[in-house]
Amino acid sequence: MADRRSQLVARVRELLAEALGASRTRSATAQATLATARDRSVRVRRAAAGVPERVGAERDRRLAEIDARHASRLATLARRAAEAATREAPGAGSAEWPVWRPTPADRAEPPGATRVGTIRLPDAEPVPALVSLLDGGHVALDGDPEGCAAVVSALLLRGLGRAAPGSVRLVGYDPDRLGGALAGFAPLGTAGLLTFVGPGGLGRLLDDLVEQIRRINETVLAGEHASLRELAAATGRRPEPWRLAVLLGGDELSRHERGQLDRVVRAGAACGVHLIVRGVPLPDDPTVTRIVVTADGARVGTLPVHLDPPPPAALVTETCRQIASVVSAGPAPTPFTDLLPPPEQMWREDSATGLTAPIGEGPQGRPVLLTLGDYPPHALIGGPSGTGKTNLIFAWIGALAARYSPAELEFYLLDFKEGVSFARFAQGRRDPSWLPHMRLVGINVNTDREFGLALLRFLAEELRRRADAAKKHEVTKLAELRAVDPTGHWPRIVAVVDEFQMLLAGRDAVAREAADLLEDLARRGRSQGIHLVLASQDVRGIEALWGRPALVAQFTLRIALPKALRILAERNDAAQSLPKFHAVVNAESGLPEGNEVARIPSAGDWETWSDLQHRLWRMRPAEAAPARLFDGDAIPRLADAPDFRALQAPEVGTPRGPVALLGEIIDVQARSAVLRLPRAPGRNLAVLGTRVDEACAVLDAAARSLARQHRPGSARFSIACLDPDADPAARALYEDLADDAAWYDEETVAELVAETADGLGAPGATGGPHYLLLFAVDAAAGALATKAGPATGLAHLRRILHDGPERRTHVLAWWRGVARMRADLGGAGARTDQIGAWVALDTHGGELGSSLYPGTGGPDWYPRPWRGLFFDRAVHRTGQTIIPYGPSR
Ligand SMILES: Nc1ncnc2c1ncn2[C@@H]1O[C@H](COP(=O)(O)OP(=O)(O)OP(=O)(O)O)[C@@H](O)[C@H]1O
Repeated sequence: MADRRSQLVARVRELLAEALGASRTRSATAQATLATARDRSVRVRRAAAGVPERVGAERDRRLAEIDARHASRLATLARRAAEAATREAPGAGSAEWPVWRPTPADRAEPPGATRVGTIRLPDAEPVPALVSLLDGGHVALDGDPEGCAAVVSALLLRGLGRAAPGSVRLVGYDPDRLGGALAGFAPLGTAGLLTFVGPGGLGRLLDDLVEQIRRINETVLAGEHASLRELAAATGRRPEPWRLAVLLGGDELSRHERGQLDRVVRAGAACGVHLIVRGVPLPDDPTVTRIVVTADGARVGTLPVHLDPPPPAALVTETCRQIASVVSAGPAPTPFTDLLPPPEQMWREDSATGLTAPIGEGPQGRPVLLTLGDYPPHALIGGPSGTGKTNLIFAWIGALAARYSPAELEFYLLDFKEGVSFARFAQGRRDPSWLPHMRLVGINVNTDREFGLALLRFLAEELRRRADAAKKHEVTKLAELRAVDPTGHWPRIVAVVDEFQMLLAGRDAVAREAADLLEDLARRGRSQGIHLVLASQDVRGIEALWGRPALVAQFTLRIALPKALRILAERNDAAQSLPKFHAVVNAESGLPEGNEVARIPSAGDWETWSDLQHRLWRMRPAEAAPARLFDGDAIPRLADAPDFRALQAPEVGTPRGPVALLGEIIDVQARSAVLRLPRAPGRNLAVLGTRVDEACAVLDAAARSLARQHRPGSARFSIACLDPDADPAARALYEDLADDAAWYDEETVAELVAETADGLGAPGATGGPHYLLLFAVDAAAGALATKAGPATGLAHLRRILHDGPERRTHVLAWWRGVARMRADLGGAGARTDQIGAWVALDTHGGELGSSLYPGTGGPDWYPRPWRGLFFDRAVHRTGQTIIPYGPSR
């Protein structure tokens, strides 16, 4: 028992010891853990104590960085906004007053927005605050009167400065005299650009604005454009002014007035009708900008804005005065470029059925068109001197030439008035360009009606050629001919004759033939694409035509310049009230219902014209040749004459039928008058008249052209000069012909004729060619009257004239009068057969009758300087006017 008890105690002690050991171990572990934790806690606490300091520094750094970035971004954005605003409101739309000046927008360019003040941002440059007025909308002001007045005058001045003078019209309605702002604009009133409506006039003013909007919508925009701004961008034309109505207070609006105001607000901006109002309630609309002015600033819409100061009063009045003076000086002509298609569209039109081109701007800004075709086929232009006919012809030619290529259209132009302005169509010394459509330009032809006749004959021949071709293809009209002969060259031809009455003046053969040809061309040209455009400043010119009703009836297109008489129908006096640089265009033979008024652009000045001509010239086909320029004041040169250049000597022997060129024929082509000198009786030439220079020129050209056909040493040229005045010319010829020429004078001329006559031998004998060039041969009458051998010199001369040509011996002699020649030939009754050809200078037609010219009374020849009448009885039925070639050196 005791054992058991002691065993039990031992066991308990053991257990207790075990338990104590375990708890001691646990306690130690816990102690260690606690110590570690404490240690960590201390470290953590220590670490934690350093954190806020570092985080704060980082945060501050980041905040400073964000601030800096923000400020720089804001400055950039503000700068960009300011730049964008300046682009939106260029020039006068936003310039500061000290540097402000008008900068009108181009017509296709929108005028842009208008600055009223600035939006201020801290630490950034101010950004302009813009409102949209011209082509944009309306402005409704409220608040401080003075501030509102400043905004009104700034808006008006900036608007005026962005538009061409005269293209902004102001209407003021200020019954309570609220707006001193308008006072400075008073100078515009003198040019009708500012009007005031009195108290009670608001209704009428609004009615008028609504009416303008309706009219512009119907007739100007006409469904083709949504707004004037679009029309201007598309066409480059701005046919209507901007209308700015400034409405400052007044009585409450009536229902009608409110309705009209609503209409203007809704539809005005598209038609260039704008409102600036104060004290007049405007309906809400996206086009309305509201500005509220308070003592310490303003709000534009919802933005706070610092308003600009008003423009200086002196700037307002001076600008308005200048605009008024420009406008009072007359409307700026519409630019010539308005008549032209864009460059990429040039030469795209087809002329098969006709030629259509604008000539100017109608009252609604629409182009007024001129057409030449089957109907109307021909045009008559009239207007007193200085009213712009020449300019109109330039404008019309330019508008046509830009649309139709030279394969579609050719021009022939003849100017009977003095001046050279049309010469620029041909190639010149100063400007190598020419108008590729122009085939012929005749200037200074007022004394050379033959040139007009030559042109008409040429056109008549072309008409015949076309009619023949049409007949061959069994068609009647040009359009059909072109369809069946697509590879043929059938351009429409427009022949313009300025001061055409000169051609019909006089009762001579030229006038008669010209009128007959004109009538034929006018009647039959229509279907063959030959169109006549006749212009005249002289009512007598028109009356000359009136004598031929059949001719006049064909000219259904009439163009009357201001104060033109008798161009339009009798009771149609529309031309009498035309303003400067306008024309009545009428395709109904001048009947009043056909009237269309056009403002004609300025086209004739050198720069305007040459821009177009150079462009078209560069487009010319490779094979294009310049127009022939015939200048009646110019003296042609033999060396330049195509016929002279074509002459050449045969390889061997002598030419069978040598020719002498005597001068230039007045003709469409630069041709020479040719005298054939075959071995046949009568092949001699007499030059008749007292004019030394012209006589020498004719003999000189004849001799030089003959010499060109003979090889050196194969022909004899015997030059006898009996007038000292002719000496220089004759000697120059003698020297140039060198070894082929021999010189004779009064002393030796008798020997020449005696020797020549003796050498002729029998009719069949053939010597080498021998040309006797006798200058003022009548002066040798004394020397030739005496006997040289068995006969007198005169008898020898007569024998040479008679028998020489068949033996290649030809006399080319100048007699200073018909009577003197007859005396040398054997007296008044002597035959003149041996003078087969002659050139008359200052010898009147009457003297050339009886045996020198067919019929009685002689030719219609009125001598004039540097012209001759050439008649060769072997080939001519009538005389041919020639222009002697100028001195060869
Ligand atoms: N539409 C126009 N716009 C501006 N200026 C023009 C216009 N038409 C003509 N002019 C100018 O008027 C002047 C006279 O014009 P133009 O020579 O065309 O008249 P004209 O009737 O042919 O006169 P004339 O018969 O005396 O030659 C010229 O200086 C010309 O530049």
